[in-house]
Amino acid sequence: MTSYAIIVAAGKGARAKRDKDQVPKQYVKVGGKAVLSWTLESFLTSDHIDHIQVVISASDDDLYQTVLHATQDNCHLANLAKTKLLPPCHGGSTRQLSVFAGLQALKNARPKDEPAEIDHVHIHDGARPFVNNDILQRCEESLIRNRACLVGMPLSDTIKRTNNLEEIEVTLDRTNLWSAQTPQSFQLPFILTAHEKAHAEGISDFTDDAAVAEWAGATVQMVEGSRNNIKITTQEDLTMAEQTLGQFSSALLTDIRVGTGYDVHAFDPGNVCIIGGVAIPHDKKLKGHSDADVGLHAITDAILGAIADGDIGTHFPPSDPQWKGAKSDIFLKDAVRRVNDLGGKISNIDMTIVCEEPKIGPHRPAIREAIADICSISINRVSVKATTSERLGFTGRKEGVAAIATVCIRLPEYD
Ligand SMILES: Nc1ccn([C@@H]2O[C@H](COP(=O)(O)OP(=O)(O)OP(=O)(O)O)[C@@H](O)[C@H]2O)c(=O)n1
Ligand SMILES: C[C@](O)(CO)[C@H](O)COP(=O)(O)O
Repeated sequence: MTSYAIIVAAGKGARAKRDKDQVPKQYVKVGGKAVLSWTLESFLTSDHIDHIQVVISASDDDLYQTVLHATQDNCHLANLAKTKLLPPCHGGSTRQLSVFAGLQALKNARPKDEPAEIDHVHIHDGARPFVNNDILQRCEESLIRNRACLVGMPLSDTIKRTNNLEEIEVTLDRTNLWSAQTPQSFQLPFILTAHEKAHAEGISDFTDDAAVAEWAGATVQMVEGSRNNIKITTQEDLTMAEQTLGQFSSALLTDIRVGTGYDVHAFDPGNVCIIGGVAIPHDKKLKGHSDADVGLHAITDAILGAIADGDIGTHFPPSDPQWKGAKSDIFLKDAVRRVNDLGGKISNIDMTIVCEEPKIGPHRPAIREAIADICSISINRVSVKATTSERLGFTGRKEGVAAIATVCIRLPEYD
């Protein structure tokens, strides 16, 4: 089964424009990044999405390139984009026509020899930057039982209907009333056929895909969304998004922290050493409870040190059998998550590996890339150095490998 996403971003954003020269809302920067970049990032990093089709306006090709460039700044996102992101396609004059264009592009892009029946598609507004992996997971779970679902929220305000003079005609019963959000998720062949049928009949003004599915006769299941999953529609929404996402803006990260980490692992008979996330062929291995990646352990401890949150053993006790043979990127990712939870960012990592063997130099680019990828930072923020200890001490006697790391982290000023 392959899960596709279509992100529609071909609208003009007229209701959000302050003046006619302002870029469409999906390209307005909030919290230092375009609205569409935040949306795209949620889909790139979601483990529920395999491929992403973005639908843009033909007049926004250059603006979309700036979104792609921003993705390239982050090694982790750049790698995800390489495997997940399909070339963009051009949308139409209504949202429905843009989704139709996205579905046609997917139809052409997906492998013809694989059955489409089992594929899923999540259709999402580029202008909804607060979507997250939990919401996508709920959609995926719903598609196990349903061919069509959409996220939404039960209405919580009292609902009035007015006449054209904005005078109340009636107070409606809000029981069973929901506001529709996106993603709206479907078994791919079903929604493809439904959109093709609507298109063939000249209908182009359904405001969402659930309406297309209802029109085609499907039962559409409601899935719980989130009050935060708003669509940026007006200037006020952009201001609110800036307030929420702006807290991640680097300008506010003025609390500079530094941490150091040090680790040692001894050699055992073997044929590969894992160092800095890279498997280095050698006639020995490093001995340890996990994969004994001395480099990632030193960096993990440096990060935990900078945020004063214990050390690797506090969070992953070597006495716990579940970490036996574990890949050390789990530990490092957890430390990075702790930084993110504090609203912080890693500025740079500098690691030195001390050993007579194996030779680190040839593997240095791969190690830098692996660390940047695990930490979701640009490779030019990662330095890896190596030295021997001039045949002195345990590293000099080729008994093992040591690593020392220094990390600088910026946190929001909070005390
Ligand atoms: N022809 C269109 C119209 C809308 N959309 C996308 O559909 C989503 C939701 O639409 P909406 O909020 O109505 O966006 P706009 O049409 O851009 O807004 P407005 O009506 O204010 O111009 C947005 O991500 C928008 O870019 C699209 O891809 N193609
Ligand atoms: C699809 C949608 O986001 C569901 O709420 C919405 O209908 C699209 O935006 P529009 O303002 O209705 O065009």
